[in-house]
Amino acid sequence: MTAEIIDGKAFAETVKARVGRQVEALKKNHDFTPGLAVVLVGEDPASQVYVRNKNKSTVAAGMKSEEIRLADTVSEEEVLAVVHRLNDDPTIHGILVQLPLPKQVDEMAVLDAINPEKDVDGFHVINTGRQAVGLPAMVPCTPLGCIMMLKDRLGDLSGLNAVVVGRSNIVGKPMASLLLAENCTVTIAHSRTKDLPAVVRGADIVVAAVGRPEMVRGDWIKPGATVIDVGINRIEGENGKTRLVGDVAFDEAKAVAGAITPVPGGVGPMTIACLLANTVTAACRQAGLEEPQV
Ligand SMILES: Nc1nc(=O)c2c([nH]1)NC[C@@H]1CN(c3ccc(C(=O)N[C@@H](CCC(=O)O)C(=O)O)cc3)C=[N+]21
Repeated sequence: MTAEIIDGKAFAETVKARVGRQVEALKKNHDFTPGLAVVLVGEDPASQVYVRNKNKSTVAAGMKSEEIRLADTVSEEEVLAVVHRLNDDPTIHGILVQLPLPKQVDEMAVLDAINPEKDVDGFHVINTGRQAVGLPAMVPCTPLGCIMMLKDRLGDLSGLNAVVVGRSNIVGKPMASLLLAENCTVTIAHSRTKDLPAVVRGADIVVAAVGRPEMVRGDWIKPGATVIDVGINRIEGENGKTRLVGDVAFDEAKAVAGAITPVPGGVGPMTIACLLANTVTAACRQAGLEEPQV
């Protein structure tokens, strides 16, 4: 058996096109333009690529995009001042502070300062808590994109065994919470898990989000399972060039799984598409407008 490759890039294009139509309708019917601000601290080349992609996609969807770049020597007070300024700016409906932040800046303090209504990353504790108890919330983009791909492939997720490998605040924990809300039986596995291969073998859905290149092996996968690979790792290839791999040994897993997301072209593009969708959602909530159904 060979798995279906889930085309996250193509799926993301359809989501972005829908967001574009929604923005068009908001402009035409309400003279209203959603705005997203992305704050990037430091010069990390990978982060710069992501931020550039986010800005490009935001503009392509017809929204206002503001990019704020700060030196990696910036103080926490300066970052907080930028967040406060964006909180008070009525043309900005979404704020994303790219993580990680340099060590002199307390990430929790910065995330806590973002107005929860503008928190398009869904990282604020208010949104984490609201999502957990089933209230309307801003939902983290990567887990949201993963759920969209899973539902597209599997339909109703009720009763399926889902194993999330990784327990980060930005992916693992919110992913598990969203799967639970879809009525999955959820296991969160991590570095202290005993017999991780055996735990993963019980999964109908595997979400790998550990940040370790190709850690999840093919013989850990239950035949026919759906595998979502959140990892993006740059490793040295045989030819000396760097190449991008996920947290799953793709070729091995592909031979066993029912469906699998590739890296690149899987979860990454869906993350950006969900960021745009979240920005429209946040903007409509702030303006008291219904989200256009187009
Ligand atoms: N506050 C915050 N929110 C984030 O959502 C956030 C963040 N900080 N910090 C960094 C990570 C990383 N991230 C990615 C988004 C898209 C791709 C993406 O589009 N990847 C493409 C291409 C990757 C490439 O070529 O380098 C793909 O997988 O096909 C990757 C990574 C969002 N992050």
